[in-house]
Amino acid sequence: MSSVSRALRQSSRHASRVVAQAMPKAAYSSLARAVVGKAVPRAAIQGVRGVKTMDFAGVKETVYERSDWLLPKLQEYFKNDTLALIGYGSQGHGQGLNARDNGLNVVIGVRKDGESWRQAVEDGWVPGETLFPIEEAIKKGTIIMNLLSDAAQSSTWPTIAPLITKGKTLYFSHGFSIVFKDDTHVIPPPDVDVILVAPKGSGRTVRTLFKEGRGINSSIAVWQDVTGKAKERAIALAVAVGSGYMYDTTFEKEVYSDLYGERGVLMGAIQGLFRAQYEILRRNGHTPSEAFNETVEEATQSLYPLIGAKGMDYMYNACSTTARRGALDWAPVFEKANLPIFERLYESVRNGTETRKALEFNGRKTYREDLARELEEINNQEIWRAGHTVRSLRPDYRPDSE
Ligand SMILES: NC(=O)C1=CN([C@@H]2O[C@H](COP(=O)(O)OP(=O)(O)OC[C@H]3O[C@@H](n4cnc5c(N)ncnc54)[C@H](OP(=O)(O)O)[C@@H]3O)[C@@H](O)[C@H]2O)C=CC1
Ligand SMILES: CC[C@](O)(C(C)=O)C(=O)O
Ligand SMILES: [Mg+2]
Ligand SMILES: [Mg+2]
Repeated sequence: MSSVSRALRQSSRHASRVVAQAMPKAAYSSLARAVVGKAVPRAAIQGVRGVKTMDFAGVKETVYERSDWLLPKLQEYFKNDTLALIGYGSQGHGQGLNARDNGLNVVIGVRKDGESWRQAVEDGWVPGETLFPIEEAIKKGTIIMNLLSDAAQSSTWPTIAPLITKGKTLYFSHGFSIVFKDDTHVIPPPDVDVILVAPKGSGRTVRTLFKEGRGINSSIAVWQDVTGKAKERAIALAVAVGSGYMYDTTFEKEVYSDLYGERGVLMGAIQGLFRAQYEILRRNGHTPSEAFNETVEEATQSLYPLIGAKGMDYMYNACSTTARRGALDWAPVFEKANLPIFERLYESVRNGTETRKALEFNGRKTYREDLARELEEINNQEIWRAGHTVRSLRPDYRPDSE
């Protein structure tokens, strides 16, 4: 046995990190296949040194990391488990493929012959082997990962609840169904562990970061711990589906912050702000390309990545002193104007208004078409039509990519 394969077999953290980083991809894959017996993505065994308690702006928090769960340990831990992943939207796709690439036993459960069924087949899940109707998949699973839409988690609950039998683990990626139980009527049986792994990013990013050898940040929580192992299972599952670092939360805190954030700066607020800024530029005679470049293109292509990379002050310092002066003056104006809106939004989340709207809208049989119609309206707004043309001039633009 070569020293490299000995190092990999021993699963020494340092050695496997060095192996993963030093070897050409093809050589690494075939070595890993030979040693572990399955395809082992390089991503799965890379890691950084252990971090447990960290100081976040003066508050000590615990962080769990992937490097404590190198692939052989992960595979050993789940060797007697079948992950039944129910639902194949954005998260089902990302989490399912990552867990499969990590060499775990995964089956997918979705409505037969629906859109998700078609997408799962396209991703290589095999009907009758790894792809089943929902109830069948749940029967096969020891870990039931409920990744149906939040509305469908509620409407299907009466059918699937009796199948979640003693000893199984019930997993969610959102606190929604459990926390808003008065509206969703999702009340888990008392004899199963109930855990949460909520990736803090789109399922598409869960997948791309994994393939790049990185991992998404995820929040983890325990609702019900029957075995005494619920937390450990949550951490291991978070790693299995492609998380890099895991942060403690509760089901309540996760669902409140998540519904708030996506309606706020992550999606709703930014869409509203972009549109308002663009509109005033247009009213003042600026061309569509100028209004788009000054609102969206510069934000997403130049300035926001700087904030992401090194923080707000770094972005400021990369801009002119003129810009810095003006933005410093206007930031508090926007903050003050928006604070009451964010207060109203948080309350609408907390009191369940947002939940009830989501359940009603996404519970419709026509939910896909209804959402698609509204998104098409956005796509047809002048700002986004202008954006399409601006993007088409990028050197890496491909006509089939939009
Ligand atoms: N999207 C994301 O990136 C994130 C999502 N989450 C959470 O993960 C979970 C899954 O979200 P996401 O991946 O976005 O999925 P979606 O919300 O897009 O839900 C899609 C899945 O739900 C199924 N579905 C919808 N209605 C029904 C129904 N009536 N009966 C049976 N199946 C139905 C769809 O199947 P079909 O094709 O047959 O309609 C599809 O498989 C949610 O709890 C969400 O809040 C957490 C973090 C990020
Ligand atoms: C920001 C939207 C999100 O909460 C997410 C990708 O994290 C979602 O529900 O999809
Ligand atoms: Mg969300
Ligand atoms: Mg989210």
